[in-house]
Amino acid sequence: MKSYTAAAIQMTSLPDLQKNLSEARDLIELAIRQGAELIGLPENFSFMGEEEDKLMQGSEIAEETEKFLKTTAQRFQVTLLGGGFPVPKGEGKVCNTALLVDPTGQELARYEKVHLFDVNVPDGNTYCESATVKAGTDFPPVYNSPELGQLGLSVCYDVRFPELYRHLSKQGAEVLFVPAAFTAYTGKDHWEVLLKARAIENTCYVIAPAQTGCHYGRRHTHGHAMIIDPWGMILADGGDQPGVALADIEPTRLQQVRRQMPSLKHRVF
Ligand SMILES: O=C(O)CNC(=O)[C@H](CS)NC(=O)CCC(=O)C(=O)O
Repeated sequence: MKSYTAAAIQMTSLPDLQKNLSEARDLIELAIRQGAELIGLPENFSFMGEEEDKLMQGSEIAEETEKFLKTTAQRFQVTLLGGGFPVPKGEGKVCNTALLVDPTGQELARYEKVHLFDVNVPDGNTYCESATVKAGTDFPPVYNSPELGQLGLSVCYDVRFPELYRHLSKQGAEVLFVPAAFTAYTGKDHWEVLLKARAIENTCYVIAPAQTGCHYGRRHTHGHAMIIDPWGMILADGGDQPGVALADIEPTRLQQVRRQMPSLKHRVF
């Protein structure tokens, strides 16, 4: 693993596939110009809209999004994570899928979100992700990149389930991806704390691309795409506007923190 710059992209995705993909391309280009070699896009980056529309356009979204990730990674010679898009799975449902591709456009790793957000948020919004999404059944993968380190995947609501990240760190993860579309209401109190906890308890970098602002109707997301170091320090915070949070990922810092705080070695369970 070498030192390199990573980027967590922040977007306000809309119920408009082509518009979102073009916005994502612009933000990727912005990150590339600042030297990013590993770039993460948030959950729902290619489509954020009503559940029925997501289902109806499911196969188009899946096809176009996958093609976009592969051609864009190739065009900019970058490793790219698409942080959650619908892939039809039959029976009228999709899997909320994250996809990691390399600079040649090859698929490196794929993960289907296992924890579905079925929650009545106290602000009056009701979420029932399981109405349209089929839960994945497998732990997320850790992709071992000789250059970028061991990259573990997850999606959004997963961040509340520490056992998933413990699994990733047991598999050797050094960098944890948490692409998200956190609600504005839960995000203000929980987002930063949860991300810091996952970084600290696993002594891993956390790269958390995010959705921000108002997408449609009453859907408001929290923003604050961020990159956190293995000591739990915030290296970059994307605020509440679309943009890019950039930070350096340094193997020497990772090793230093793991020497200073060898908690992974002291695991009992
Ligand atoms: O809101 C939307 O339209 C898009 N959001 C999503 O697709 C997903 C599933 S509904 N959101 C989350 O998992 C939020 C988790 C969260 O906010 C928490 O854990 O507090």
